[in-house]
Amino acid sequence: MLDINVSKRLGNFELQLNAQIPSQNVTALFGLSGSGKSTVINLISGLIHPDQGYIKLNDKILVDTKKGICLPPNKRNMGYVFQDGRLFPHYSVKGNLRYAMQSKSRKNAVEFDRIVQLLGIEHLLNRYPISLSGGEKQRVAIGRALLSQPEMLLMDEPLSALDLPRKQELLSYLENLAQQIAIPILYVTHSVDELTTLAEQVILMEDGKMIAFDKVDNVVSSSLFERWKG
Ligand SMILES: Nc1ncnc2c1ncn2[C@@H]1O[C@H](COP(=O)(O)OP(=O)(O)OP(=O)(O)O)[C@@H](O)[C@H]1O
Repeated sequence: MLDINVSKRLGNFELQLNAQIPSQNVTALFGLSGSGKSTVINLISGLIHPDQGYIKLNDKILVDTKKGICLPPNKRNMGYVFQDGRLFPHYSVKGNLRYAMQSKSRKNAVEFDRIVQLLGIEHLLNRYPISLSGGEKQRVAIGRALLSQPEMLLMDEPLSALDLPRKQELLSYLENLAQQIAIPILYVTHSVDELTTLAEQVILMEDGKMIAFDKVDNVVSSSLFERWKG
């Protein structure tokens, strides 16, 4: 579980968030542009620091302003997937995946094979990123994030650069993935379709505040969601 209780001022914008993100299922971060979703991701990953508060991942304190603790991003053990795959162009798919594996787990062929199979990328291992479709690149990027053995997965609009058929294809991989791994997954999206297909619960943001944190069905059927209904 990720336990976050922070405040952060950026110019005129003030973010306040108090939430517990479970280790099962996908938690979506949803809200209008400028509501603070990227700020939340940046606070959790350690790219920015809260003015006040704490973030704990399971038993580990990532940040605690009162205790003067603030782990750098590389000590937080987070896996990221961004809009664009951001693969290393000069490495093959296999090279990209192996790069992510810590030296102690390099010999862990079972884990490598399991994730490659889960994401359906066996046939791509010897190819280079330039020859992959957008959906294939994203599957490799997800595989790379998972092979770093993260304690949490941050996914920032991972499907937004894809066309509809590729989105649908990757959504089914992600659904499968969410059932197979037991770490908190925080998933930023603007898509109601992705929200209802993938996420179990949703944090609804507005002007830097969490205005709802509940099961997706409850939030989608509430009056707070009116503006997203056609
Ligand atoms: N360094 C900064 N200085 C001043 N304001 C900032 C800074 N960083 C972010 N903001 C403001 O904070 C607000 C929230 O931004 P944020 O990127 O978190 O929103 P978002 O919900 O992720 O938006 P989008 O969906 O468009 O990506 C915005 O109004 C933004 O302009």
